[in-house]
Amino acid sequence: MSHRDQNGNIAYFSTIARNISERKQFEAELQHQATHDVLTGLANRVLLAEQLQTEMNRSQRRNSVTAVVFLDMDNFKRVNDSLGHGIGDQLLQQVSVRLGRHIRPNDILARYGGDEFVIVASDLENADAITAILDKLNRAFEHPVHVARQDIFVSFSAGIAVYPDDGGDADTLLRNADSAMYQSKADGGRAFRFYAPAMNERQQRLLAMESELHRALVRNEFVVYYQPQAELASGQVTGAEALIRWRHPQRGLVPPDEFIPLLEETGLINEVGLWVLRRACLDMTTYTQTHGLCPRVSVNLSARQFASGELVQQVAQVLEETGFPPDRLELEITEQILISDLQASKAILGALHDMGVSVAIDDFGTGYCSLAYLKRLPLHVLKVDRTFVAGLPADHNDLAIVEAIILLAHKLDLQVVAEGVETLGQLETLRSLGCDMVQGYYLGKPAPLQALAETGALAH
Ligand SMILES: Nc1nc2c(ncn2[C@@H]2O[C@@H]3COP(=O)(O)O[C@H]4[C@@H](O)[C@H](n5cnc6c(=O)[nH]c(N)nc65)O[C@@H]4COP(=O)(O)O[C@H]3[C@H]2O)c(=O)[nH]1
Repeated sequence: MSHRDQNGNIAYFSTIARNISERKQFEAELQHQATHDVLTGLANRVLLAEQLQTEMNRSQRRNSVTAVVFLDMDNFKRVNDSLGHGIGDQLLQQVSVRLGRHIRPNDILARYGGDEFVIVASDLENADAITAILDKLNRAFEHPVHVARQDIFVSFSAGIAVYPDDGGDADTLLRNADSAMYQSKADGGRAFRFYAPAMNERQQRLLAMESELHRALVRNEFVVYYQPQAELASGQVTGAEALIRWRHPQRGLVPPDEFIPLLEETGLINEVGLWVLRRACLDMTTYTQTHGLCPRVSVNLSARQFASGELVQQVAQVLEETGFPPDRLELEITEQILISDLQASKAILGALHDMGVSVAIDDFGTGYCSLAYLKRLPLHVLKVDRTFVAGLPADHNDLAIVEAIILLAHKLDLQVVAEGVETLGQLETLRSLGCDMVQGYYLGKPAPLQALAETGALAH
């Protein structure tokens, strides 16, 4: 539209001006959308890479250090799975606000994807200065995040790579911070790790092994062995522990300690663990059909399986599929798994208990389980770690510890299974201490079900 002055001459054109400013605004919006995350409003990967490069250039001029902190929320999947994606989204929004409040004004905060955030802290005197920032972040999340009337505790696995030592370009720095984060996650989360060059080498080795393990599952190379457990009062073998083995085409029978940590690290343990559970229930159902006796079987659970959010439903499904009676199934978890998220553990154990499945604490005595935890959780069995049994009957300390564990367990209505019983002397000592069940080479080594069945060891 044209605007004229008092003399009727055209003074200016407002339409063009407005059109230009609208277009500019539109372009700015497009630019913002392309460089920011819609959910949290934080910088996205594109902007992060650009800003990181700028900070690295500045660092180079000033001879200072820039740190890239890769943060991955622990247990976010569980929140999403159990409370729904809507709440998951709200949690991410709140977490991004809290992170933003606790970084320094000139630091960069970006959402990298899913539950991953990246902080770029520049102008640091040295790499150590970053630990102060991380401590602050840790303290910031000591209090739960309140979402939809729920208090959710948030923790992170963090990996740090610093410029110039750990990489000369944005891609390399981000990749190395990511591998350090991966290491921190593999070590159990809730921690931060600085990047070490050996990590990449290790990850390549892991990658090669991961595909081998994938193939092992598809090619049916895993097998389950069974180790008998006997009741001390009756002397009868009433159950067995299922223990996985890998029948490797070249390496022969590989023990679990050599591949379970890797399965854990790669996440494959969920699939393999479920396979073991199904195999054990199927084997025992078959055994029951041929022998008319239904032994109790205990199956180890890994931390990841326990925290997957799918465990209870998977157990219910396997029991239904195989027809194995729930009261003959026992699941073994370690103390660490139990206490890493007490609230969640309580809910899972409650659901298993309602289903009729028992839960045993494995390797008892080696972790940090306190009496208070034991009292509050629906548990059924304590398995005394074999390191204590090894010293029996001569070692007075081991004797005192085992005696105390048995007393404590019985006070709490828990059964006690002693692991690693290798001699008659150990067996007799355990009997005199009132232990309920024993397991170990003295009774029998882990063996294929067939071998156990043939010896007639599994009797009810
Ligand atoms: N020295 C000695 N050792 C004895 C004796 N009696 C039994 N053992 C060994 O002690 C381990 C007992 O299993 P665990 O503590 O649950 O420890 C298990 C368990 O934590 C893990 N594992 C085995 N199978 C599975 C599985 O299916 N899933 C998961 N998540 N972990 C598994 O691997 C660990 C090692 O398993 P294995 O090599 O089969 O080792 C087994 C067994 O062979 C004894 O008298 N003396």
